[in-house]
Amino acid sequence: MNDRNGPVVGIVPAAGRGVRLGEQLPKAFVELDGRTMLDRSVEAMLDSGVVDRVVVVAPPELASTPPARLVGPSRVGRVVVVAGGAERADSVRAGLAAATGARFVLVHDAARALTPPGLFVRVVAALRDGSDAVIPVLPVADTIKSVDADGTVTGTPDRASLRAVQTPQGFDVDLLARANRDAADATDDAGLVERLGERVSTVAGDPLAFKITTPLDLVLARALLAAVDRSEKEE
Ligand SMILES: Nc1ccn([C@@H]2O[C@H](COP(=O)(O)OP(=O)(O)OP(=O)(O)O)[C@@H](O)[C@H]2O)c(=O)n1
Ligand SMILES: C[C@](O)(CO)[C@H](O)COP(=O)(O)O
Repeated sequence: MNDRNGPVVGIVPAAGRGVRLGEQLPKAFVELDGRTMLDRSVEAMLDSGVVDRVVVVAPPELASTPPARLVGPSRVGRVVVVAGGAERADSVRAGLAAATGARFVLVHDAARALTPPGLFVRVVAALRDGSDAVIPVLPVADTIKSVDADGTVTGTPDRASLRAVQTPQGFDVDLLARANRDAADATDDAGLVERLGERVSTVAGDPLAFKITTPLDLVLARALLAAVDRSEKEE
């Protein structure tokens, strides 16, 4: 058997507070057109057909919520819920501990609630083809500057070599466990793998996989869903 045919487990960090979004609820539980971001993210993962099971990493006070109250009925049997930690990397570590039997893991922000199933397919295909760490990326539209503590510009990196990074990020499960063990201050999981000196490869991202971070992102997500709804009614 090809070792790379093994199970894929999704880890969905959903334990953040959503301070920048500024809603009353933890962000993953905010609704978009009647369904939570978390439910939408789990559905997209499982509907992709390339993810076997999902570990939801919830805020500690919600971690004993039965899966049936977090995700739709057709997905309940393939979902477990565990408690997250103070930082995103702590939540990913908790998810990894529950990803038993995984050959590969896909770490996917609950906050990227409109991610199309095809993006999961691309990431898993790259893992099956031989990569041990894969991230979706998009070209950067703005010029990016580095600045010092006073806000004075210190440099302009060549935009051609820059990419905006999304999730799902896919990994050989043992590699991510090793990278995450002493999680330093990295803003994504691939950053921890890079620190080990291991290769991280890329696939094309998708603009719909944007992270719902601010109130403006929420307006955009809701408008996109309303537009889909209108066009479905016209058909
Ligand atoms: N301790 C944490 C922090 C974040 N996350 C999750 O990681 C994803 C990306 O994080 P982000 O968008 O920054 O969410 P928040 O941390 O909730 O946002 P904020 O920084 O505005 O509070 C989200 O799905 C969030 O729920 C997590 O599981 N555990
Ligand atoms: C992991 C991530 O979504 C990749 O872009 C991003 O780095 C998470 O950042 P956040 O500030 O924790 O939302």
